[in-house]
Amino acid sequence: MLAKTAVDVGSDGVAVVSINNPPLNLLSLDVMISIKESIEGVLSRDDVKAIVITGTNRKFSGGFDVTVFGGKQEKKTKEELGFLSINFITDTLEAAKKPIIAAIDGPALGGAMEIVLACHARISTSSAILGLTELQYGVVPGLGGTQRLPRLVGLPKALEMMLMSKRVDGKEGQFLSLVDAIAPADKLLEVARRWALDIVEHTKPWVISLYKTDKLGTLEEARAILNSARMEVRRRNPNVEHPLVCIDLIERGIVSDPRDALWTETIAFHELRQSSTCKSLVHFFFARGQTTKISKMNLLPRNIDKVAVIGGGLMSSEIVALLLLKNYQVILKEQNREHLLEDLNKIRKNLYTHFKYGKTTQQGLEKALTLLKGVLDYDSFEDVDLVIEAECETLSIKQDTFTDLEKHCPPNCIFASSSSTFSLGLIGERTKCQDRIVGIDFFCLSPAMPLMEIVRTERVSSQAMADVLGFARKFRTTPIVVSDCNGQGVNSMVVTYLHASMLLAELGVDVYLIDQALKSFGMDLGPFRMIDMVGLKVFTEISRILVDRLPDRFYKPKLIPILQNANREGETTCKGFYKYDECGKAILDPELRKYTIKATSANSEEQLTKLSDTEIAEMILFPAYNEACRVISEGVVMRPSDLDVASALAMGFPTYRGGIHYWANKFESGYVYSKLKNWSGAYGGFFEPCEYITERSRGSTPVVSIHTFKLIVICMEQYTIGTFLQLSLSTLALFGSV
Ligand SMILES: C[C@H](O)CC(=O)SCCNC(=O)CCNC(=O)[C@H](O)C(C)(C)COP(=O)(O)OP(=O)(O)OC[C@H]1O[C@@H](n2cnc3c(N)ncnc32)[C@H](O)[C@@H]1OP(=O)(O)O
Repeated sequence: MLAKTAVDVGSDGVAVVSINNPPLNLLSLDVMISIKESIEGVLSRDDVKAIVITGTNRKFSGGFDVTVFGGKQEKKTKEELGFLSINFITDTLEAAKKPIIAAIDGPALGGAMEIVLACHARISTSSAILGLTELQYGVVPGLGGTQRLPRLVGLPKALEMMLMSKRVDGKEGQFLSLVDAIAPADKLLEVARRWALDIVEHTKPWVISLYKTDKLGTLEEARAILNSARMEVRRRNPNVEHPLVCIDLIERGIVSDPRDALWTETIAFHELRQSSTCKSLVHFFFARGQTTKISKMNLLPRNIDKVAVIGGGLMSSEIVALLLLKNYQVILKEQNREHLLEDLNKIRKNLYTHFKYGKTTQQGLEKALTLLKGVLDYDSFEDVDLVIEAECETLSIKQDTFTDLEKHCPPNCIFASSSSTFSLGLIGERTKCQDRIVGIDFFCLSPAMPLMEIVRTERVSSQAMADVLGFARKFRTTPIVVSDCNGQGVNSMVVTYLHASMLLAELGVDVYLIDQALKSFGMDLGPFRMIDMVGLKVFTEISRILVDRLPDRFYKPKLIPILQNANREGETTCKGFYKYDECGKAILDPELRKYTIKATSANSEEQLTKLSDTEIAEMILFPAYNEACRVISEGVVMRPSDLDVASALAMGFPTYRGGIHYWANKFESGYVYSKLKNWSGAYGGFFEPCEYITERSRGSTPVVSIHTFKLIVICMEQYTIGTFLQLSLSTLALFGSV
């Protein structure tokens, strides 16, 4: 078995203990025991004056392996619980009679950061990644982080870093006094060794973090800061407990004794790691990491610097503006001068809005404008890396464009269509470059566009997929890969969610009550506030395509035309479902009732008025889950967990519930079915449970669609065998076969 630490004692009397658990030097009980034994070993040697602790391969450590979190643990005695935090980190490492210095490059997160905090000084590279990220997994720091971080950086910063799982780099760490000195990677050990010897020679201070108090302020000040943090946590995350536990632990250490608080912390950590919140958040962490796992691991994405956009529709101007703000050179091609001028104007306005809302500076705005070029022909396409075709939905126009693109662009250029109507195979039918044709949807239904839906055909090459995934990452969006599905991917789940909200409002439920109920459930925004932010125009455009194609599956809201006639388009017109003041703050508008009553009276069905928050949330989220199940069983997405990620990023579904599929799958199989079936009887086919949910409620294995098998076959060509088997198993598990 590979040794989990390496020890090297130099002629200067400094021992270097390196954590050695590649690739990320993740921690486990074994690794911690190995570090403890190595440190005890060198502490007992007469030729060792000081110790430097670091990680092999330019990575300190990615913290504890979170795969072991969640689920029931065996009952532990107090001694067992305190073994790592008290016995090792506090009584062996921090209380050592020889100075121990942390030398940090790469990540030092979670438990690894807690080792670092207990060292007597910290030297890091400027790019090191430091943070206590435990709250991201539904637990609290379990190895003294709640006590030592506030004592090193002060309460406000420590709270921000812990409650938001915020990471800082080495440079910021130095500014915060978390890091004592910065060194280049190739000099890190040398500087750390010298620092250690300086402590031995009393020319540098020997700091014990646990008993520092100079950064804590008075008790009264500390209580005020902690209480305001509590209020903020209750406002933002009313349904989770662990952030409040974290604040209580910090307070306990300040008010009573930090060593006593270490015991409470270790017990709290072990309780929280068994919670369902922890399980859901760990599921979400891995689900998010999986979304990019689609092509051969060894393919590096090629650079995409210059992008051409063809057609300047409603969504294009926002996409072009975002590309420009991310420093891409963009060519916008239109069919005639009049359209081109109109589009360029829209883009300028869009950029200006970004500037107005502080999303870019004056300089950023000016630079963005220099990167944009409007054209009417293909003359400047000879060095573009990516073309995004966003023309009107006419097949012959798109086919002509792709034929022209093949002639005028370089042979590696990726061609992306944003069409939600035609299959990519049909659009590129007349070309010989189907291996470079993909679909891209920037997910305009979400105000922050945090997702990029990438449509993959059976013929697209692994390299082209790697390039587009690289582009998505550079664009700072999470890619969700879908099959060639005519726009029925993530959009259809989100549109169903918004349709269900509208339907409920048209059945008499107050719009603001709906938003409030969904917020209490944990959604970032209520659905109506979300539509206001996106704008009715964009919502109607996306919704119309789905309603036209699948009228039985989607709802045609009556409220929309009523609001559009009243010019209530959302934030852009300062009125939508809410009113907006000059600072853009949303205000409830009593006048809205006038319009909802019109839509309600157009509805002949039974009126709903007295629903609880839970009933409202279920009536809106179960239809969205129903649609997600259709999308999954049609083989549109690779894994159900992709829709968990999509639901969180696109709809604001709470990550502590794991994502929509993970959450709804936890109900008894018959529960969701019977609810949907009852609503379908009372309020129409929109609620009708899909085949997958129906089969599940009967306890039988739902049918796997031919598309899913197709998707698996595509993957066989692109995956390493191990990854392929893992994915196939998870796909089959979805259908209850394993
Ligand atoms: C007791 C303590 O208080 C509790 C704790 O320590 S909680 C844990 C704290 N640690 C973290 O939050 C680290 C999370 N990880 C990261 O941020 C990043 O992985 C990183 C910055 C460490 C490295 O990034 P990068 O080099 O891009 O590698 P990345 O692709 O993210 O990860 C590589 C693999 O390691 C896995 N991994 C990363 N950190 C992990 C962790 N802490 N536990 C389990 N698996 C982890 C990833 O899921 C990924 O798996 P895959 O290849 O099967 O998809």
